[in-house]
Amino acid sequence: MLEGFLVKAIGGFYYVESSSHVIYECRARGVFRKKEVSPVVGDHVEIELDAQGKGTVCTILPRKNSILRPPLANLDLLCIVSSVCDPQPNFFVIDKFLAMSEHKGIEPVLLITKSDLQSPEEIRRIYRHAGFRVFVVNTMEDGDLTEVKELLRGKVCAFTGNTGVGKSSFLNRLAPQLALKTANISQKLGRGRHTTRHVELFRLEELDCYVADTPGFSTMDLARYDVILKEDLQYCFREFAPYLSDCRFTGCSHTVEKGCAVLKALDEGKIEPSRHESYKALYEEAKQIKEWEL
Ligand SMILES: Nc1nc2c(ncn2[C@@H]2O[C@H](COP(=O)(O)OP(=O)(O)OP(=O)(O)O)[C@@H](O)[C@H]2O)c(=O)[nH]1
Ligand SMILES: [Zn+2]
Repeated sequence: MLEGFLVKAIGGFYYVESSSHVIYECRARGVFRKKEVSPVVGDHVEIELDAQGKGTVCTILPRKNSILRPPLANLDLLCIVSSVCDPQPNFFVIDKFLAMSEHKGIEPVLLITKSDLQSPEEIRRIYRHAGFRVFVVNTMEDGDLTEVKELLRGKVCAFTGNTGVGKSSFLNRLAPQLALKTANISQKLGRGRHTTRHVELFRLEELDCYVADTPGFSTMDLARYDVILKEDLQYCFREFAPYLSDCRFTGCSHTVEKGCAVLKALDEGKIEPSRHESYKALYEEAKQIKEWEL
């Protein structure tokens, strides 16, 4: 029995890396299918090796967190990527990912790209004010590249963001050896995009970290992401925390109530209007979820 880290899953094969960075190709034991759990990338697993060196995943060790789309486990950091423009930042999408991260107990940070095209000041101000770490980069100059590298050191991290924001371009910059296909290249090759993507964690030796470039999503996909109950949503907006116990009514939804301390903080400029807008929209979404759908 050997313990390892699942770094890649493709077509029913699992690639498990040992502590000495040897990678074993494995199948999963049938019992997982019956139990409706299957190993996902990021899992710490135990494998058994046969005489030919082929492995079988026997045990999935307890996960500290997991996300569904793409399937990944044990993330230390979710790096939410947005460009200043082209495409325009979608605050609702960013806030939804931030909320999901908080809900799952994964530390979120914001990475702003394409700062060569437009000033990142406003978006940086909003998210710093809301209590997040914000990093700015572009492909022309370093920006906060060094800071991002330090942040990644020793961690397992996923990058997520709307299609075209520049995730692959940034990851290529971070680790040229990864040579992920950027839009330009795949167009040149005339390949359809999003066709051959699989889930994989890339090890960056220099930083002793693992990164996953998750396929770009369109806002349409978002509705199918993990759901947050409306009662839990308030705890997924970190800047609301100082006010939650001061609302006049217990069970306050922080959307319309008189005597709501969150709304008061919003009026006083302590909470960003766009953040509260996203909260209200997510609250409405959460209200639509019926118990039986969970
Ligand atoms: N001006 C400018 N263009 C950039 C920057 N970063 C990326 N781009 C361009 O934006 C386009 C999309 O970049 P990608 O890196 O493929 O974006 P992605 O987020 O990986 O997209 P998906 O693979 O669809 O998720 C490409 O044409 C890049 O050349 C930047 O900092 N500045
Ligand atoms: Zn309230």
